[in-house]
Amino acid sequence: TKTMEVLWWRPRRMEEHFSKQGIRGPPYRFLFGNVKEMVALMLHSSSKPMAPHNSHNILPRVLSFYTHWKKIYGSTFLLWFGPTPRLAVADPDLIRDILVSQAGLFERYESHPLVRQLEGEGLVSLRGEKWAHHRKVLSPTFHLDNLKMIIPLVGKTVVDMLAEWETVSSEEEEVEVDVSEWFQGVTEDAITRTAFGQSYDDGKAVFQLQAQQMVFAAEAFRKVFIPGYRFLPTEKNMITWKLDKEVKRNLMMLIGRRKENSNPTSCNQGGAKDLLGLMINASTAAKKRNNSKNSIDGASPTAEAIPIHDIVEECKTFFFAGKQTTSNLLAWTTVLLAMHPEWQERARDEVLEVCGSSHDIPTKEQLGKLKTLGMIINETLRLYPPAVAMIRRAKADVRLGGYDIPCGTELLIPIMAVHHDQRLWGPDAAQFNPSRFADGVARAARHPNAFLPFGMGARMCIGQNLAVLETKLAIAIILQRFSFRLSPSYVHAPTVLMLLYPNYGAPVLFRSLPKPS
Ligand code: HEM
Repeated sequence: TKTMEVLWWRPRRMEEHFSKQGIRGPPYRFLFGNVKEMVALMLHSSSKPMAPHNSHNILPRVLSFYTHWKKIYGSTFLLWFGPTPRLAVADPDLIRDILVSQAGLFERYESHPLVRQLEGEGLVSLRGEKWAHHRKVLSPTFHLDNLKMIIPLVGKTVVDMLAEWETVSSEEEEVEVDVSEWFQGVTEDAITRTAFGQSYDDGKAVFQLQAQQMVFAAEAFRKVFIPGYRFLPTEKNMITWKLDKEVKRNLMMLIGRRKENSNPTSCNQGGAKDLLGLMINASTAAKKRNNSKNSIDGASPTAEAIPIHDIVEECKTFFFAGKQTTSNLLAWTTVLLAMHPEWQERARDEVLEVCGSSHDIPTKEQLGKLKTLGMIINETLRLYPPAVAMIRRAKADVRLGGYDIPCGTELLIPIMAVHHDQRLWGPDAAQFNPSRFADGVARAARHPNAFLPFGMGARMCIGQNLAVLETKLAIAIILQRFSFRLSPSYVHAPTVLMLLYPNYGAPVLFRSLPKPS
């Protein structure tokens, strides 16, 4: 029957097809593929915290299924997600083919409907022309020159939040803070400034509503997925719909006010471009063009208006893609500096040298000169990449580095495995050694594409500059004011649940440094 064909015969033929090319993997099992074994391997490895306490050799724990099967079948192997074949590819040349040279033949994997509801139908999930249009409209927000506008504002948030610690800690006494929680306030602020600019307070209200929605969606995600469940008028769904309406209403008001208050052709707050302004602007420009009958410019792809629904979805996407990722990076950077006091000292010396010993918020120029801190952040992104893997799907039959990949095959790019590969990074791959980045990213490894915490190619992370800027800023401000070490209650247990996070939080002890006179 057709079911047997899909669930049994086709997977068996595929196995045969790959096996002939020398690609093997765990055998396909009826219906579930290798999912059960994967879950068992992951649960087993994450059941215990890591020993020794501060080992960075976290790959076997975090991607245990990958480490396990790689040992048996080699680094390019086939595994089964139900009846769908997924090819693990950790060779940087092949990865470059998938993400850059032959990117047109692969598409981003479509996430589960519930995850989609969480992440929004924005840049992350859009495809084709709509993606290209949005990416073009939104890119200017993330240019470093534009982002510098958020430094004083986000810096102030960090300083205000730190002031709370200063009241409890002193030069004699330490204060314990779970930084994995704490940094979420910082990243939320940064993303709100970037997205809404001058309309920060209104934007905050929108994001708070969206955060509530996410809590509901995340709860639903934990339950077994029932097709259509999302559309049933359950109590939770009613609340979600209400929140959805509320978000739209708020945004409509905000947009209306924006249009009234400012020159409609500018999205300015002193020259800075925010996401909302750019999206409104694209719409206004389009309307104008459409209204002017003699326009010969109608064919320009940027002339399309971005409807309110799409603006709402983009806001959701940026909140989803930009908040937790960056707060995880901030938390891991702090943990690593706490584990490696010699690097903490070096980073602090540099901050004091570049920014002076006053407590002024660092400027963009100063942040640009913090080379050691930049190296530390890169080394953190290498060892503890917040996004541990990426997935693509072949849109057609593809020839990839000598292999024939049938249409529909999924490709798993285990970012973290590439980052921990001794053949690429040398025998000290599992050590924290920021010096390896001293001559820049391209020279840090034996292959120029061995470092990809933000992906690669046209669909590379649009928020990369923001994430790094924010991290540099927050860590520099902390280094100016505090020394810190891990709390004895810290348990080293990096765990992946969509993103890489510390399973038991990241409690860190902070001690105030003598104040500048
Ligand atoms: C340390 C922080 C971050 C990490 C590690 C990270 C990682 C990534 C990765 C690996 C991708 C590519 C995924 C793929 O190709 O399948 C990506 C895409 C993306 N990221 Fe980030 N990200 C971070 C911060 C941010 C921030 C702050 C924002 C927004 C404000 C953001 C927005 C996006 C968007 C919109 C995309 C999709 C881009 C497109 O397809 O055109 N990210 N990110």
